[in-house]
Amino acid sequence: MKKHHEVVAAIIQRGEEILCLQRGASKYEYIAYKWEFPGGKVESGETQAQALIREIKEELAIDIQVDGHLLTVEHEYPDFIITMHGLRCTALNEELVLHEHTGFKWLRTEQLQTLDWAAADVPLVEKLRG
Ligand SMILES: Nc1nc2c([nH]c(=O)n2[C@@H]2O[C@H](COP(=O)(O)OP(=O)(O)OP(=O)(O)O)[C@@H](O)[C@H]2O)c(=O)[nH]1
Repeated sequence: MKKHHEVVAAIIQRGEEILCLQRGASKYEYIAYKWEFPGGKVESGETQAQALIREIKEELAIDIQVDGHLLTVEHEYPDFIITMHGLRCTALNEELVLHEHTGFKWLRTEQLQTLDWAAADVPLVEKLRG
């Protein structure tokens, strides 16, 4: 049976732009170097918002405020399944530091489809494009 993970992802908007992050190498080639929203797995006992605040602090060294729910996506990858909650957020600090990703871009919603997104993120990107 495939493992099933509950994941939270932050759609951080600053003005007209949204923060996009590029993953590094991975043992799974289908997620390596793909673009995603920052976040990670929800640990037991955590709310979605608590998990997201923790993950964003670990990954980007910034504090965020969680503003609301955008979309929940269920996606089956070849080796595991994720249920990913996309949450709209605001950054409370200006300067971010990349602790886990290889790159970042701030893009307007109409520019999002220029990136090579992880497959699970495509419905989120489509919803953001409206
Ligand atoms: N954070 C994040 N993960 C995503 C997105 N899209 C997507 O398919 N995923 C997948 O969801 C899983 C999230 O796990 P993660 O590795 O980021 O989380 P974590 O830091 O808690 O994991 P770890 O402690 O096992 O390393 C990964 O398999 C990742 O590829 C996304 O937009 N954001």
